[in-house]
Amino acid sequence: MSIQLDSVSKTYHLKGRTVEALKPTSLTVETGEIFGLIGYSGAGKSTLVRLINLLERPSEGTVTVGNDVLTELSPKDLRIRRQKIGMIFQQFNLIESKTVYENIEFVLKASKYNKKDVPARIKELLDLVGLNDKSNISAGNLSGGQKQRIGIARALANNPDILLCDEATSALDPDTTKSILNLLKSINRSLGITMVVITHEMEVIKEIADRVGVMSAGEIIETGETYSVFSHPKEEITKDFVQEIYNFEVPAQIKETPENQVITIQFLSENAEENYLNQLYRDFDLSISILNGRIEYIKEKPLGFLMFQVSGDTPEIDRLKSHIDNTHGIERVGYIG
Ligand SMILES: Nc1ncnc2c1ncn2[C@@H]1O[C@H](COP(=O)(O)OP(=O)(O)OP(=O)(O)O)[C@@H](O)[C@H]1O
Repeated sequence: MSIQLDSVSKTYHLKGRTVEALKPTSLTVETGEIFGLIGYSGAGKSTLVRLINLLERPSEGTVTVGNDVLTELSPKDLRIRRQKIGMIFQQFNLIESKTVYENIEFVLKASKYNKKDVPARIKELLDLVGLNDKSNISAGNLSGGQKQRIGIARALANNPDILLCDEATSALDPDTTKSILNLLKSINRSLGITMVVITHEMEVIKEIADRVGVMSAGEIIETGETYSVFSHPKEEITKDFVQEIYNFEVPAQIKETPENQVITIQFLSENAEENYLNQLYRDFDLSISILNGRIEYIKEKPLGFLMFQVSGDTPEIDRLKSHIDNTHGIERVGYIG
């Protein structure tokens, strides 16, 4: 189901001052899409995601999910509609003293799920998140990754058509993060659930998001297909996020001069670097030494960066640069390093 925000904004009024947490924002998330929202702390991500299910009411604008204009529903209708919008949180929001079974049962009871179908539904959900052997264990005794699996099972209990994920992996180690993201991806594929994933980590975006929006100071400043935002970031903040992933720095010992330059290039296809470098060694009368290189898979599509130092005559370096600029699938980038 699609999500549509039309000129939605949120202003908080605190003692004597106002905070514009979200400036007027319009956004459409398509049915079945995983939309990632990234931004630094305070950018307005949580505010935006909480406006989608009206956990926060917008100061202005309308929120539409499928054919329902949520901002126009009565409190009762909204309560019912919300059962079809699942949400998972950084801190899992489980009742720690209750068992896994009871935690899921709680959600089903609250939505008045047919009583006799509850045990089968809980089994189905535990199978889906891979924890059917943990039914009688207290939630407090689970690992972080297991807790989030139960958080996901709870969020899916009422067959939602939308799942909102608020920093869902931020409390988890990298391996557990990967396994939770894989679970979310497979749920997205198998159930066709539309997802909005908010995070401050580009690692999460690159694994899971079909499209990404970059937030800063209460605005979405850049959006696009995840691969194209990674390969051609426009805004400085977006470039910083990409740089964070590749983590390249020019070594302090290198003093750049016209005869000694550092060049960073990106490859838009797989395994191209080795051949390309051989070609550069062969065709240019320059000394070339590699400083850093890395390939990342952005939504399973490779994007490689290579940083190298070239030394020699300036005209020859210029010839090399123009050769790079005329090679398909390879680009010089200025913001890495
Ligand atoms: N209930 C509230 N009352 C007043 N100000 C708020 C409230 N909630 C959020 N804000 C303010 O709105 C701005 C955006 O906050 P928000 O939590 O949406 O950002 P965020 O990008 O999710 O950051 P974080 O990852 O740190 O939660 C911040 O300046 C924050 O202080």
